[in-house]
Amino acid sequence: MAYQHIKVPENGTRITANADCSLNVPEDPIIPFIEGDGIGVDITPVMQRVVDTAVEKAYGGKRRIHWMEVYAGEKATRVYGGDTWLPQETLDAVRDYVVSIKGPLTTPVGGGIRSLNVALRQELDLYVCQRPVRYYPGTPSPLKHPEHTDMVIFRENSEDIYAGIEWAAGSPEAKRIIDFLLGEMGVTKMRFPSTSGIGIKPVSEEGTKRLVRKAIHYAIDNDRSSVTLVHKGNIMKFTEGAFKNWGYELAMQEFGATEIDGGPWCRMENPRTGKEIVIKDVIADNFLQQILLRPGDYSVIATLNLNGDYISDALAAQVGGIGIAPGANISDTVAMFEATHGTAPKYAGQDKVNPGSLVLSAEMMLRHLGWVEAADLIVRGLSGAISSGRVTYDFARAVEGAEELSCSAFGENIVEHM
Ligand SMILES: NC(=O)C1=CN([C@@H]2O[C@H](COP(=O)(O)OP(=O)(O)OC[C@H]3O[C@@H](n4cnc5c(N)ncnc54)[C@H](OP(=O)(O)O)[C@@H]3O)[C@@H](O)[C@H]2O)C=CC1
Ligand SMILES: O=C(O)CCC(=O)C(=O)O
Ligand SMILES: [Mg+2]
Repeated sequence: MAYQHIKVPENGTRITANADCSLNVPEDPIIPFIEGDGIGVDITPVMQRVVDTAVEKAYGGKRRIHWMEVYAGEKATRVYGGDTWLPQETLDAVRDYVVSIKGPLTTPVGGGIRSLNVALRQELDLYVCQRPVRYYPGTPSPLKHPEHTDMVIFRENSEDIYAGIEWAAGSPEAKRIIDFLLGEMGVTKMRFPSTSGIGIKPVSEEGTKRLVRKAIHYAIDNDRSSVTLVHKGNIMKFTEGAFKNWGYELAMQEFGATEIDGGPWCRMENPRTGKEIVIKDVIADNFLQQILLRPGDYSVIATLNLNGDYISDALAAQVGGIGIAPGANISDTVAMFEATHGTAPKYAGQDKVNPGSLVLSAEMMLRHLGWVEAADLIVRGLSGAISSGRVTYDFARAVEGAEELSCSAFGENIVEHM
């Protein structure tokens, strides 16, 4: 594969995917990475150092990752020039090399630039955003029992209002749509039509079912007790409400779930363990209060794109903050791992922030490759580093007696505790 600016490592082998979506992972995989904007420059090298050490320690040189830098965001404009924020060859490489990891990318509020993160997910059809949320002892939390929070969010990543199909107030496009709605669709409830911006919220049966299917498979494979469909279907009946209905339909049609007490909640048997998995739903605002008061009632969460975005940060905060919140964007074959947080621009280049989110995203990546021993070492290293009380500013400011470390020093602390 010839690229314009991407340098393929001389050594190393490509990961490939089979027709059944399983992966062929060599001992020396080439893994593309995007450094990321803002704090990307701080956390990405720390993540690589931690991963390389864990792999070396786990496999004694038999396995090794060959990192391949690919470009997006501000760095892409420097490397490719002009207005090239997301080069085509970055998309090609991420697709061709199957498994990759990225730092955060800036999306200016307003203005013409659409989210590069959303663009990557849409272009590669990475339709699942999987974000596990669990407690590490020693982490500062506003909850009395943060250890009761143990959830895995499955956020639909390709549809919903987050897809960015919208037109600015006063634009000819917005006017045209508004004229159509008022003139031909019988809409009478638009309060201020002449000054309204317009956004479209597409939610499909296919999009819903492929997401909920992944969530139920996860619950089966990981011995989870429930899958909760979180939605705002009481208000948005044909999008959020349909998501709920299609989710239940899928559970019954594909997994043999049966209604509990006349429904809509239902139960199914986990084919691996014989245990019960409950499929239930909850309205999103109620969910946001219940996760604080009764987090133990929830396990696997399936939800739409925007709800999933809000829920991810809220749940991250209750187990110590966005500094240790990992994630993965997954299609049936391609997977791109990334932290839940953004570029935190005020800290960029200061070697200050917590690298934990990206390190734990890499931990998910290693598990995805089947390199569980290296993944386990990262969990051990991070748990030990947090418990040591020598932590980055975000934890140090909330834990009495803690010593504040830089981003890179905290990375070394993780390595020391592996
Ligand atoms: N997937 C992606 O690439 C994402 C990109 N973004 C983009 O990032 C930019 C900034 O977004 P913003 O809303 O400020 O959200 P951010 O997540 O970037 O930052 C918000 C706050 O979270 C805390 N935080 C974030 N990362 C860390 C870390 N590694 N360690 C410790 N604390 C951290 C900081 O809190 P404190 O101030 O309390 O120290 C920070 O001010 C925007 O352009 C946005 O669009 C946003 C989310 C995801
Ligand atoms: O793309 C962005 O700017 C924000 C993305 C985001 O907040 C997320 O994926 O959680
Ligand atoms: Mg977000």
